[in-house]
Amino acid sequence: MRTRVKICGITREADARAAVAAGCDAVGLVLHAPSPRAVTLEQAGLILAQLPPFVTRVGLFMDAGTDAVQAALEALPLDLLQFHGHEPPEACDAFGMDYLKAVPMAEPGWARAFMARYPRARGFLLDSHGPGQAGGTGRTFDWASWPGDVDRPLILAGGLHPDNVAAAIARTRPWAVDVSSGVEAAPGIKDPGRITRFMSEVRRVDRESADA
Ligand SMILES: O=C(O)c1ccccc1NCC(=O)[C@H](O)[C@H](O)COP(=O)(O)O
Repeated sequence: MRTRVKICGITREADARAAVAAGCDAVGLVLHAPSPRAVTLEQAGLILAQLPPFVTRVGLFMDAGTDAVQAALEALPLDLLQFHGHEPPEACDAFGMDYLKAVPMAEPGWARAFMARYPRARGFLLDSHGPGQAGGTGRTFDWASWPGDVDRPLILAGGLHPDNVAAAIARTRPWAVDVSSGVEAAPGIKDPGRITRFMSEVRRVDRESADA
């Protein structure tokens, strides 16, 4: 099985092109103004225009409110939403769009109960933040608290980078991994070399698993 890769926090068209060239499966745009990786709807439109077919376009929100999400959906060709805040299930379900719900893993032990509250989520992004906290921390969480097989795809996030992503995949066997800080030169500024190394590490551990 091939581990999919989402590269999040893209703020520049050239970085989107570099992520696609390196073979990522999804690009995440942070539509949460307080983030150093936030993009405007106009910037997001230009970035998304760089993406070819078969690269999933993810819009990331954090307690944005219905109007802001609706405005983004009217302005942008998003394929998938990601809700990173306190959004209740009915708020996530309200747009008739597939979505990922971020699961705060800083406090282990409650992931399964948290995910059970979102029966219509397409998948879950298990990240190192605490409840109500932003992502993009560059910090890992304890992968021993990984909940294992649940009824929907799990995406591992939080503090991944080229030198730990292989071990992270070997330990958790996620459907996908998500990375932001770990492939950056500075917040929001991706480093093409780190992106390439990250992707080759993912392919290496997948190959080794297939050969085992
Ligand atoms: O990336 C941000 O700046 C951000 C801000 C507020 C809410 C969520 C945010 N990012 C969510 C993501 O999906 C990140 O890719 C994820 O937290 C992993 O980030 P990192 O630890 O930097 O790889």
